[in-house]
Amino acid sequence: MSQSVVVTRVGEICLVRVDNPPVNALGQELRAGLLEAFDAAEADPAIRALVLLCAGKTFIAGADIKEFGKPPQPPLLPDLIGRLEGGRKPSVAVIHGSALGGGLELALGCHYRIARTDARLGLPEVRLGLLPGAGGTQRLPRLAGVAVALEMIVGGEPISAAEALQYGIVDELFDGDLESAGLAFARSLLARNAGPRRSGEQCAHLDTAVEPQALLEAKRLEVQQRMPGLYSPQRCIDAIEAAVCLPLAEGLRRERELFLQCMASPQRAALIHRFMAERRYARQLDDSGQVSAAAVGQRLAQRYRQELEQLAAEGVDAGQLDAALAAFDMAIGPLRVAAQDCVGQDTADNIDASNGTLVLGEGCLLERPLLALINEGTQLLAEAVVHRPADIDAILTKDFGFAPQRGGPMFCADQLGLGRVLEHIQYWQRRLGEHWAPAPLLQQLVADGRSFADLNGQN
Ligand SMILES: C/C=C/C(=O)SCCNC(=O)CCNC(=O)[C@H](O)C(C)(C)COP(=O)(O)OP(=O)(O)OC[C@H]1O[C@@H](n2cnc3c(N)ncnc32)[C@H](O)[C@@H]1OP(=O)(O)O
Repeated sequence: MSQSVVVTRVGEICLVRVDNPPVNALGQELRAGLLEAFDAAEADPAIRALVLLCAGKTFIAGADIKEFGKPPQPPLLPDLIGRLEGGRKPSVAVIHGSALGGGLELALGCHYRIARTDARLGLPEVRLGLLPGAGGTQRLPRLAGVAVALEMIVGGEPISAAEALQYGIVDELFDGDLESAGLAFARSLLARNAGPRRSGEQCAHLDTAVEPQALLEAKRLEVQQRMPGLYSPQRCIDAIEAAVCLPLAEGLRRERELFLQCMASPQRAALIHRFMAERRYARQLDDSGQVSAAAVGQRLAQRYRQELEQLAAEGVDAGQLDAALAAFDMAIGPLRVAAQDCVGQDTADNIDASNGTLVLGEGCLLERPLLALINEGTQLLAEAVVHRPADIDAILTKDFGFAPQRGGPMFCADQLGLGRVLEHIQYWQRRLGEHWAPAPLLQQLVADGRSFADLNGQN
């Protein structure tokens, strides 16, 4: 049995306790341990109910983000949840802290859910460029209705335990000890002979098919207007639409397809890089860190603007420049010169459709501003103003208008290849002078065949 799953028996009830610090993320070893525990409880004639709860400060906070981008190892989360939901003995999830992403999806696979009053429940995958890919887009609308599902899945914001109760996502709230609450709820189920109640078989909220279609269309429009550059929100809506239109098994297949499309998108890699970068950077921040973040951001913004002004002085049309920034999803902020209307300008040719990176070259208006950021960022690293390339990405995507779904300039540099970045910087050095001299650290990294990701890993 996996070390991250502890199974105990209390009379006729099997307690399955997850213990995988820091946030009980659903990595392969935990999934395997849970599958073994669920199968054993199902096969044991002395067991009549199962209670799933977690040790530490939180319920399961999601799939293990560190596994994304690697070949998936069985058991896959959708299969684990399918097995749990298909079980013949009633199962109860006892939620405290945060039930997020795959963690909430696992709880939805349980037949009943109770939550401590301070718990938060959410499906934040959209913020990582994904959609809930383990049944969340199919089970949540069946339990709570399309409007709630759209809000939670496309918005990505967690809800409180009280809201979850109101929407029918949990059955009861409690305060105090998790185990006692879970056992008491399971005993009450047994006392009234309550069997499994599968989320995937609920359909009260899907019966009125006209209204859901209107809600779906309204959300599509809203997403198109509010987040035009983002890939996964529209796929989230497509998946919820499948819950409205298709039987569960087909809806789950459609969700899987859409999930894999999001997983393969360059925005997913960038957003997960940014998530990790932001959390690591936040941990090292004290008051002086806040000050240095502002100083780093300002120095980079200044170099960036200088390059944009230089381009303007060379006669580049401001509207075209603005359209180039918009095509790279730059927000209006210190990194964007002007908020001009870019209708009618087409700079999408500067973006490689296969991987979303810039196509470097003289025709690419963003080449110089982006290379300037990368070179200056490398210099800041060499001066030890920041510890990791990812810190620069965290600072610029958080407060300086660099699009989160692009990951940050140092992430972009790795995507482009540091060798290519260096060649292009050297080209501009020959053309425009010594203020384009490549940072020595950049030259060193290229000579050693290393990347910024290597530096992130070692610090
Ligand atoms: C198909 C399914 C897909 C999915 O499930 S996608 C994942 C969905 N889940 C999430 O997006 C949750 C992300 N995590 C959080 O929002 C927060 O975390 C919490 C609210 C759970 C806890 O916040 P706090 O108490 O402030 O802790 P902290 O500093 O954010 O995290 C502690 C350490 O835990 C790592 N971590 C957090 N979530 C995950 C995860 N889902 N997979 C792997 N690691 C995770 C962090 O990076 C960090 O690690 P370090 O201490 O090494 O920096």
